[in-house]
Amino acid sequence: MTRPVTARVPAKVNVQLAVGGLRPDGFHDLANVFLAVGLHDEVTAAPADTLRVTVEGADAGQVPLDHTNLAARAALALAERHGVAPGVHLHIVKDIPVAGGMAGGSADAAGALLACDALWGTGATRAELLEICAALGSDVPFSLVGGAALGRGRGELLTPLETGGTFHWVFAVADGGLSTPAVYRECDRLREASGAGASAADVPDPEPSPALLAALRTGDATALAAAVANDLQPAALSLRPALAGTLRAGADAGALASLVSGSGPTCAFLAKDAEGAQVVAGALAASGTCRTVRITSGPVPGARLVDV
Ligand SMILES: C[C@@](CO)(OP(=O)(O)O)[C@H](O)COP(=O)(O)OP(=O)(O)OC[C@H]1O[C@@H](n2ccc(N)nc2=O)[C@H](O)[C@@H]1O
Ligand SMILES: Nc1ncnc2c1ncn2[C@@H]1O[C@H](COP(=O)(O)OP(=O)(O)O)[C@@H](O)[C@H]1O
Repeated sequence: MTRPVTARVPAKVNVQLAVGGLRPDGFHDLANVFLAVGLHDEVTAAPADTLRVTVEGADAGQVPLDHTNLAARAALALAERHGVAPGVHLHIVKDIPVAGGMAGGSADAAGALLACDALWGTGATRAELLEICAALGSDVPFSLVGGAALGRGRGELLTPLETGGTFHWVFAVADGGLSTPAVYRECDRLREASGAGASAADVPDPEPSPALLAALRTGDATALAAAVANDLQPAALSLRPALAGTLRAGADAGALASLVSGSGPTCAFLAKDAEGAQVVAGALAASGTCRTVRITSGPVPGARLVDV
């Protein structure tokens, strides 16, 4: 194909993130319940002689443009597997906060894979795409799949979940990001410091909450709010104590649940309905405890090619 191809890919929030002990390979086993939400990045793949990445959007300056960019790594992985030259200009329109615990880099990787597959006519199967995604990062398969899903292993082994309705969310975006490996390390440090230990032998196997899965299935926001949990939240708060003020501001404004999104520092607030989300967003914006406030809902579909 010689025409540019664009993929649209959603952000995620982890409604449950149960973290097991540290594995010998440096990862943690998870019970990671993902929900795709309606903040999107767009990745456009256009023919070019060499691999080049450009980024636009408010956080563009924080995104690497070299071959460490996850979208570039995805294009290289697909090209290598299919023996094609990785000539492509990847342009990312970034709306997902960078290093915010919303899987923006993973979204760009999944989008680049879909867009390059169409541009180059490599015809990769869904299973092949999922395999490349898992090699790129634990969260990347979910960016491709979207909706709601349980991630086991390090988060890459997905089982789609049924959802019975739309959940309304407010996201409070912080100034600056948090490093995912640093947050996992802090989680281990806190577990060691508490005397409980941080290895796989010390920490119970992470399991999804039956009440949470039932709340997703029935679309019951109040029940979901009672069941959300993030084992990385104490670590994110330890590294960024100011997030406690953000969580409090959303809770005081009537959010059904207030939690750190994944490794943070974005904070996620579950509202009763669209009107409730407006109220929570207004209060957060006025609170001065975050940089930007976004209102959205989920589940939404995963990475898709779009006509632009
Ligand atoms: C925490 C989560 C929750 O969904 O996402 P974010 O909130 O950062 O977006 C994920 O587990 C992040 O997944 P992802 O960002 O793809 O991580 P990866 O590139 O696979 O791994 C980066 C590093 O995070 C740590 N890591 C990641 C996944 C995992 N199950 N255990 C880990 O200990 C390891 O130190 C690893 O080297
Ligand atoms: N396409 C990309 N978009 C954003 N960050 C990227 C990308 N490629 C590589 N990165 C790097 O990955 C880090 C984590 O970014 P991101 O995926 O947005 O956050 P998180 O892992 O918290 O969801 C960033 O600090 C950045 O250096």
